[in-house]
Amino acid sequence: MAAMMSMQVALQSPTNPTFRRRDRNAALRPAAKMSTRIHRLIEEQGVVLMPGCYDALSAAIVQKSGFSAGFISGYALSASLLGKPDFGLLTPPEMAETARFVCAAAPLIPIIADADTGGGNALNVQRTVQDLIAAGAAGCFLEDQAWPKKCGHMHGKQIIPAEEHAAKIAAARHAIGNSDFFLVARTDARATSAKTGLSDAISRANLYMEAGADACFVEAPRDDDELKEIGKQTRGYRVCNMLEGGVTPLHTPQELKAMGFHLVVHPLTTLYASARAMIDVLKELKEKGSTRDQLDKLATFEEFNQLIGLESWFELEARYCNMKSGVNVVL
Ligand SMILES: C[C@](O)(C(=O)O)[C@H](CC(=O)O)C(=O)O
Ligand SMILES: [Mg+2]
Repeated sequence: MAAMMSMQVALQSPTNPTFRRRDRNAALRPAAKMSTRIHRLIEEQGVVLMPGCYDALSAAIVQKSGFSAGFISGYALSASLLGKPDFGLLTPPEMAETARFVCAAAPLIPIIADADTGGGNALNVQRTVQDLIAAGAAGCFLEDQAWPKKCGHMHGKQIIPAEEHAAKIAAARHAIGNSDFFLVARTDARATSAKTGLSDAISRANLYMEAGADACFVEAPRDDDELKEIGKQTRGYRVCNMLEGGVTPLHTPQELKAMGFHLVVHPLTTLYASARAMIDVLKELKEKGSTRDQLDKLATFEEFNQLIGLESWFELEARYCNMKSGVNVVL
């Protein structure tokens, strides 16, 4: 709390012309947090596993596979929508539009979206959050990298001052209001220094929690000792990112729960699994000119049509679209 108060004092300083107006001081006080679908899942399950959904189809598969929540990864969307790396090229409206398709395709499970840096300053953050709420997202990650950002497991990242990001978190909290929307504050400070990076990241995570986040996410811890330290030293709910090939060792949700984590995201598993399958099958197709010897590697026509609910569309067609003279509609 002391850190948050010192942030407010600094921002309220009469020598700081940007923050002279009284209503702006009030706006920096964290708004009340609401209980959300994600809070309820954490309370019910102890730890929630969220695979990445980079489009409507992958979201439908995640829901059908029995997962209770999903995550739209900025990395995966940048790759699937733009064919580009997670390098600050994806824009917030592109994420919000995808969130609309993804949430509609998996209506039974809450989906958290990656808001990256929120698209600019605190005002951009408010628009980004409102757009994601309108799209049906159940929450977002908001990180303290400088724009243009990079994937958390790449080198060359830069971060903004902690107070600036805390103000963005407070702005996001105000934009959320009474909506069912879970706010995750992410810090990329671990990568700034081998010596002090972890303690800086932990201080930032706690500051962002005081600013109004529902959970904190220290990105890219290097080993189990760091994971445990984060679990012990940060407040509130905690997110852990399981990136295959990243700098953090891979663990099960139960192992991470024992270390103090509540939300486990597998942002790239679906993306990498589909890329692997496409690479392998296309290689064979190119070499042999046919897929007849590798049908076991493909979803079948029936299986796939079932996956996307074809039968229910035939039923709707029979009900509404087979009218000859406008009289034989079956109701
Ligand atoms: C979680 C993340 O923000 C994402 O976009 O999926 C990424 C992906 C990853 O590398 O795990 C990140 O920046 O860490
Ligand atoms: Mg991301």
